[in-house]
Amino acid sequence: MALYANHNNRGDLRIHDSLDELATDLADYIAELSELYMKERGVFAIALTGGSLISLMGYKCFLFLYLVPVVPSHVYSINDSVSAEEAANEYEFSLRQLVKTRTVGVSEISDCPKFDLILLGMGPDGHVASLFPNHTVLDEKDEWVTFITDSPKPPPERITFTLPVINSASNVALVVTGGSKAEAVHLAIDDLGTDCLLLPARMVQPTNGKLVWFLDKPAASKLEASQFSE
Ligand SMILES: O=C1O[C@H](COP(=O)(O)O)[C@@H](O)[C@H](O)[C@H]1O
Repeated sequence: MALYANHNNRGDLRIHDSLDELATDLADYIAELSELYMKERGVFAIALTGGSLISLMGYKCFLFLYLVPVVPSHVYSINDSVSAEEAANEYEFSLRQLVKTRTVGVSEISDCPKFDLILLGMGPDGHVASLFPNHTVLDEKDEWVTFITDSPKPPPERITFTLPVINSASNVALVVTGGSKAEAVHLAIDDLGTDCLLLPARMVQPTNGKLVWFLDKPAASKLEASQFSE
């Protein structure tokens, strides 16, 4: 059975007994948001990162994707046949076209794209997307999509959404599983003073949006959660 809680200002927590239960809940969550935004805007703009998130979503989410009309030309993947810099420029160009046509919304307080949902994973070091701890990429305020060539985790060359884009989304879901990430989950969520404020996962704070954590029990095992309701 899942535990649901709201943890201070760090968003909603959904803690699951099994990966299967988590994947079902995630699929339902995506389906609900999709229905909502299709009604409201006639379009649902979702961005997802790589890593274990994709396999975790597995057939449950992909079954859902088969049921909704996703036109292949509306799927924007990273061009990995060019340099990271070129790929980031290309991706940002495409994103700017999508914002112009309001396929992707626009933030009320900046010119940033406002995705209906951004799905993120997290590494054991607390990185999200390709925003790594102590990396200058965390300071990027002007670009929407940028690149790095010195990733501490292979591959060294990557492109990534910047924090302003992530934090402009209407909904951000952080999907984190496994005991190797428990410490980073604790640092990203619990109240620990100023020490962990620069952890990338902790810097995910949607300005006008909602943050939801999808965790399994091992990932949540170091949380100082006092009040969870079933
Ligand atoms: O490098 C990355 O790693 C994180 C975590 O990956 P996982 O396989 O441990 O889930 C991923 O969320 C991120 O998108 C990717 O850039």
